[in-house]
Amino acid sequence: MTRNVLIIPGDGIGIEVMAEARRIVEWLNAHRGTAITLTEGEMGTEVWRRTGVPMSDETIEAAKSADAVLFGAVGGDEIIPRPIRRARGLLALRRAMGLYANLRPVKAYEALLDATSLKERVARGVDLVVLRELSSGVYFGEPRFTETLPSGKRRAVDTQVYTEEEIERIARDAFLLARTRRGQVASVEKSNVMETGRLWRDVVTALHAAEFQDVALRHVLSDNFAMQIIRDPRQFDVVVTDNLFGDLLSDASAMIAGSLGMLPSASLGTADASGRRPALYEPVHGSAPDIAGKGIANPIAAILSVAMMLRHSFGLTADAELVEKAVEAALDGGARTADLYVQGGIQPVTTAGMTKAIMEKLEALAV
Ligand SMILES: NC(=O)c1ccc[n+]([C@@H]2O[C@H](COP(=O)([O-])OP(=O)(O)OC[C@H]3O[C@@H](n4cnc5c(N)ncnc54)[C@H](O)[C@@H]3O)[C@@H](O)[C@H]2O)c1
Ligand SMILES: CC(C)[C@H](C(=O)O)[C@@H](O)C(=O)O
Ligand SMILES: [Mg+2]
Repeated sequence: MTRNVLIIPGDGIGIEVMAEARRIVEWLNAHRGTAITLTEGEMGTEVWRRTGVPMSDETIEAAKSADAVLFGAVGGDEIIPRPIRRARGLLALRRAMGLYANLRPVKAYEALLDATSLKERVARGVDLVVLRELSSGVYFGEPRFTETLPSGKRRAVDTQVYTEEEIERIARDAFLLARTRRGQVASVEKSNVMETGRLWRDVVTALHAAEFQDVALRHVLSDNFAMQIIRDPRQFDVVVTDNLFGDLLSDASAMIAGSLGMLPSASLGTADASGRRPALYEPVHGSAPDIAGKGIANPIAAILSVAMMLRHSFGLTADAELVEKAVEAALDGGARTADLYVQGGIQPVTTAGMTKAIMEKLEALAV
């Protein structure tokens, strides 16, 4: 059995961290028989310069037919004309693949408690998942436009739209996920102000009453949540929220782990008749133009995204755990990229150096 994975490095540090993800996959193929075939796909600014579009039809088709996609990051692509970028960028790929459920786990590693911006006693033991709705909301709502008014001043419009079906679909995933964890869901919206927030709360409440009373449900207004996640993040298990709030709140939560370079993600769609879910795995971070080309990006978010792929797309739980344990062991052993707080006197490792430390632990743990 071969597992076909399309790897799309993208731009900036996306290229750098995907090279490390590839090394991990190759190690797993050689030592664990994971039989993953990597085919490279292109997306990003360079592709646009060369071809006039940032992502070709072939790449979209290859992504749809692959067993999973590993994605680095795109960015710096703001120079690409907006209509082309919208039609052929990352959002278009998520839409084309039907990826509505974005899992963003946040974990406080014991070894990184000096890297988090929270107090150790607040961050210690945090283990939560932000489940972000990924295919609707203000990212895709119509109308969206910028117009020039008679006054000569411009006016811009974005539209937040959610249907009951979209809310129920992501809420069901949240409750099912909670059943495999600590049985708690926090649903985050702004129902005191927004129509979509009101509908969100109604639909989540009704689904909970009808099918998931064994799961503890809390509704948290998004502004309060932004405070609570910093005050006491351990109170959360599964956090389900919309596309925009999920984007913001997961980046903020990254500092519980110690760096945006630590957060992996899985984006999943609806299972087909054979049970296969369309899936794309990517670090939560972007192309980081401020550090691109320096060889200092943290590859852990990308490597943990490989672990998520092993678990969610291929059911290779033992291999996923092996990768996660190797990451933890490398951190325990003192490996730190520059984004993680480096204690006086300790030299940070490079991107490749972090992967080397992780691969040494893989070798040691696999025997
Ligand atoms: N999924 C994606 O492809 C994705 C996600 C977020 C942002 N972006 C794009 O990336 C570009 C840059 O955006 P930004 O700077 O606001 O966000 P960013 O996530 O690229 O970087 C934010 C900050 O975190 C740091 N950082 C991020 N990842 C890191 C890593 N692995 N190791 C060490 N440090 C890391 C960066 O150096 C930067 O200081 C923009 O064009 C944006 O649209 C793409
Ligand atoms: C690059 C951008 C479109 C993207 C998003 O907002 O979804 C990114 O921030 C993310 O979190 O994956
Ligand atoms: Mg984001």
